Amino acid sequence: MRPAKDFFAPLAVGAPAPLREIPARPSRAIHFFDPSNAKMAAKVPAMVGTVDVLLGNLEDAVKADNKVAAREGLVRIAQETDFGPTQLWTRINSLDSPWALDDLTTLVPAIGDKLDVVMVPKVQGAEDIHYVDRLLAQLEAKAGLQRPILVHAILETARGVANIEQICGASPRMQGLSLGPADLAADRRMKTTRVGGGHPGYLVRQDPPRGSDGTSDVGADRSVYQQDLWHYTIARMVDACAMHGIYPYYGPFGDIADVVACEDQFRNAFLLGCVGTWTLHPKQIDIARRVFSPDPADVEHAYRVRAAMGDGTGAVMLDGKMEDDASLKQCLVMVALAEQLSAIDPELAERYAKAQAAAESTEQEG
Ligand SMILES: CC(=O)SCCNC(=O)CCNC(=O)[C@H](O)C(C)(C)COP(=O)(O)OP(=O)(O)OC[C@H]1O[C@@H](n2cnc3c(N)ncnc32)[C@H](O)[C@@H]1OP(=O)(O)O
Ligand SMILES: CC(=O)C(=O)O
Ligand SMILES: [Mg+2]
Repeated sequence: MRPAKDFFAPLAVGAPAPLREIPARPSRAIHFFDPSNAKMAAKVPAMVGTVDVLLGNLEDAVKADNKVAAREGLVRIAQETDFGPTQLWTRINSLDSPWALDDLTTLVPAIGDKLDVVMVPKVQGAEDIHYVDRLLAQLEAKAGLQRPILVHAILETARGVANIEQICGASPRMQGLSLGPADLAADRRMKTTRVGGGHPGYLVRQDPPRGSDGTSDVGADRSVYQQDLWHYTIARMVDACAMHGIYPYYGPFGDIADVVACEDQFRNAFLLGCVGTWTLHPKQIDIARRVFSPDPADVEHAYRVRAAMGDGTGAVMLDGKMEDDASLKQCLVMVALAEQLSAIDPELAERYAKAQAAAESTEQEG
């Protein structure tokens, strides 16, 4: 185990110093593209500014025969594109594949200055992060990079879920976690064949009505409530990430046509504490941007509570509800997110500024 005094020391001579704090950069939509798919790749430059993160995927969904073309395509796209405020991430191949080493030894020297985050799939434990951490430091030192590349782990094995806290705390490079519902379902032997989302069989049924003789009428019509298969895992991710000061994300929603259920799944993740999601198809981008940006009405309420709470202590009544130090903290989370998003999104900036003005005028009237 690395002693605390060495935790922030670079792992190779000449590598950039690790960050002390992971920046809260907006990353509502992490948009996946296959750099070996010419049609998809051609769309990337025009997508700059429309998503918070563009991610060149090298792993699953890229055919084995195209692995080298995808890696080289990503290098070319990164070198030719000005990403402006949009982050560039990649998902490398899994560490037990024959491609992962070449992914890192090719990408870091060629485009390490443009790569913000390396997403590592199928992370099983801290040992996987330690391997990538040291290798990145060596490659960064060799390439003379000035800032460290961050690491994001996909949670897609039962062992990874069991080791979640150790994974999050394995390196100061750790930026966040995403849910990998397809591989995770397979590894756990869950019986869903879907890529994320719910399942109609995973439900809770209303109790049967009772007859006058006290017996239950189990044949009566009863409401059923579909439950979220991913609630447990996402909740664990949120806690582990919050504990380590890093960021949790929902992952893929494979039913591209079902934009309604996609929005529901994204919103559940947002409400539980995730900061963003993956988008696999252009159809999902607007959904992700909308869901992971707080509603202006919630932002207005948050500003009102902040104004009403004065020095932040005590309790007040607002619209018939009690607000106190703790609910103020909830509101400050909302305000902080609105302010981060305002800095990169002029349309949201205008909506949130109106929300703040409305909150302040209500406060003055009150
Ligand atoms: C479990 C996991 O690991 S999830 C992560 C791995 N999976 C992925 O990354 C999948 C990424 N997405 C895709 O491969 C594709 O979107 C698919 C296969 C799901 C659907 O592709 P298509 O059948 O081509 O979709 P569709 O015909 O609706 O595409 C419409 C247009 O959007 C383009 N498009 C589709 N997906 C993307 C994308 N991710 N990025 C940019 N453009 C895209 C298509 O090229 C097409 O362009 P055109 O209008 O010029 O012809
Ligand atoms: C996201 C991913 O890789 C999975 O669901 O398996
Ligand atoms: Mg997977």
